[in-house]
This record gives sequence, structure tokens and C-alpha cells, in this order.
Amino acid sequence: MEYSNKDFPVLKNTRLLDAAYGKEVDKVPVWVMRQAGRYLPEFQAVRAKHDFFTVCRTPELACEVTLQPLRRYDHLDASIIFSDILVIPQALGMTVEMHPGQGPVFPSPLASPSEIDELQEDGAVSRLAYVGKAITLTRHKIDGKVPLIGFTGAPFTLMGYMIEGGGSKTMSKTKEWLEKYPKDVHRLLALLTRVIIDYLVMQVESGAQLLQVFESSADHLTREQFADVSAPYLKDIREGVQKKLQDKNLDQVPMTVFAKGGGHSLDVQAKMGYETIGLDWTVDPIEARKIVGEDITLQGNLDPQDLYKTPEEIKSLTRDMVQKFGKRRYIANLGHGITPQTPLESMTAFTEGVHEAI
Ligand SMILES: Cc1c2[nH]c(c1CCC(=O)O)Cc1[nH]c(c(CCC(=O)O)c1C)Cc1[nH]c(c(CCC(=O)O)c1C)Cc1[nH]c(c(C)c1CCC(=O)O)C2
Repeated sequence: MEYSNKDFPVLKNTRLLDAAYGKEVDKVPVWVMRQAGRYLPEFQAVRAKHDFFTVCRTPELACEVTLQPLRRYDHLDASIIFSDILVIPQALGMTVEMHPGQGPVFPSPLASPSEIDELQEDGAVSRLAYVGKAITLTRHKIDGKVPLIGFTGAPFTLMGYMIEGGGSKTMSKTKEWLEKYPKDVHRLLALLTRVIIDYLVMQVESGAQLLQVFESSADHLTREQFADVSAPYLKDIREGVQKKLQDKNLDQVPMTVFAKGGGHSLDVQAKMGYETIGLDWTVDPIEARKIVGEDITLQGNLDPQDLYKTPEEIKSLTRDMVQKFGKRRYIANLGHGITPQTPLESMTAFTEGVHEAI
């Protein structure tokens, strides 16, 4: 299949995009969430010199860390631009810091619904221009070796961080908002959706070849809550991006939704218009395929903890996984991000294991 290479080096490895569109592939494509991350010594070296968000905001540094896993691992079939989902709250005027060992911290989270009015929606996407610059630079530097994935956090996940002020085991404040202020919750989710759509379109204009939407906090939601505060906005994002790309005469790109813990709503996810649905490791590949049907690509879903096993065990688990998903409409990945202590050779075993399977 031909993909748009306008203004960029020609894409040589089309496995990821082929799989996303349901075309035949010679080998199952593989990439890993957080593949540019702390398990890599070369990433740690960059982080020792630069603050996390400085890396995100400096196109040369973001490009460098995006390319690091590709240099080390020959079997990777995709790259994902180095950034974070929390750059959106920053662009809306909130302060977000990355505290080593603790994760993201908002010194002043949203304390009440009236503070929604203080968010600076106007100009938010232009304040994210640095992400576009990083994407364009990286797309050139990759030189068509593999496609470049762009991404965003989904509205509910971003709202959760903005209310909790960081990661939360319970999401107690967010859940209080859902009960006490349903109208304001939907107002905020709609605001985030508008920004996300324009942000993703900007990423495509800049050179992103596939887009992934991370609904990482879906594990806090019941099926009913998912249908209320997540699914409608995820669907609006898919439709909004498609429409705006069309209006701007830009080529369409495939999109992936990854709702961690959203395995209870795969039937709902299958109706949202995404080419690919990402699965965490709690979902059985065969059951998932039955629910979503034949016309959607599945992505996932090895437990990141399995990468602490021996290379032989990793290869065997990977082979089992690939056999369950099958070669058609499948992109191999972990069921969530790779963790910081993962041995370097585990990535070799996993990515090689995928290409050797079937
Ligand atoms: C929830 C979320 C965040 N960020 C992201 C999500 C969604 C995916 C998921 O569910 O994991 C997305 C993200 N964050 C990062 C990427 C880069 C691209 C990639 O290689 O996948 C991506 C796609 C870099 C990062 N984002 C972060 C790091 C580590 C921080 C560091 O380098 O000090 C990296 C490489 C920090 C981060 N950023 C965030 C958290 C909760 C943390 C701390 C947790 C942790 O430490 O792993 C918010």
C-alpha cells in the first residue's frame, strides 16, 4: 500500500500501517509503549543533563531520545515521538513538574469547577508547536526506516491528572467531581476534546503517521462510567480528526485507542471508529477478537512484568501471545509501558520473538 511521503523520506517499513489498515504483512509489526525510557542507559544519560519537560520542549533532544531505541533494537517496526500526555494541561496554563521517583506533580490542581474558566483554551495548540517541530525533525532523521507515531492523552485521563494533581491510586477527587458536578465534568471533557482534536491534526501536519490516544485511567471506571465520561469523547476525537484532516486536504492516518483497564467495554470501543484497539494484559486475545469482530486491528498485550523473566521464557510467552492474536490485523506490544528496571536483553527477546513467531 502507498502511504503519503509528501515532503519526507519514503517510508520503507510499512508493517505497522499495513497492520492498522488490515493489509497483509510479512511479519507481525512490533513496538513498545515507553520504548524511549528509563530502562535505556542512553536515555538516563540525557535525563541526567536535562529536566524531563526540557527534553520534551527541545526538538533536538526529543528527537534524539525517540531515535535511541531504534538504534539499539533492529526489530522495532515503529517509533513514538518523545513527549508526555501532560503537555496539554501545561498548554492550558497549568504548571506540571516531573519529580524523579514520584512522577508528575501539579502544584495547583483544579480545586473547584470555577477554575475551569481559567484554563487558556485559546492558543493552546500553538503553545504545543514544539511537539510539531520535534515530530518534523524526527520524521526526517528516521529517514523512512519506520513510521513515527504521534499521541495524546484522552480527555478523562487528562482531567483526572488535572483534578488529582498527579497520579492517584483511588482517583477520589475525580470521582467526587463525577458525582457532584456532572455538568462541569462534561464541560471540561468537551474543552479537552476540542484541544486534543486540533493538537492531533497539528501532529499529522507535522509528520505523524499514526496517532494513539491513551485513556490510561480507564481502569478506574465502571462500564457505565466509561460510556458516560470516556467513550463519547474518544469517538468525537476520532471523528473530529478525520473531518479536520479532510477539510485541510491532508491524508488520513490510522488511529489507535488504548484504554487501560477498559476491557469491559471492548464492544463500545469497537464502535468508536478507530482502526486499532490497544489491549492491556488482563484481556484474552481470543475473547477480544470475538467481541471486536474482524475489521479492527488489535494491539498488545504482554504483561510488562514478563520482561523480568529469562530471554527464553520471554520468547516462549511472546510466541504464545502472537499465536493467539494471529498474523492478521495485529500489532504486537506490551499491555502497558515498559518499566524502568527492565533488562536491556528482554527487549531483544520480545521484539525478536515477535518476528520469529508464526
Ligand atoms: C499516564 C501517562 C503519562 N504519560 C504518558 C501516559 C500514558 C501512557 C501510560 O499510561 O503510561 C505517555 C507517555 N509518556 C512518555 C511517552 C514517550 C513515548 C514512549 O516512548 O512511549 C509517552 C507515550 C514519556 C515518559 N513520561 C514519563 C517518563 C519517565 C520520567 C523520567 O524520565 O523521569 C517517560 C520516559 C513520566 C510520566 N508521565 C506520566 C506519568 C504517570 C509519569 C510517571 C510514571 C513513570 O515514571 O513512569 C503521565
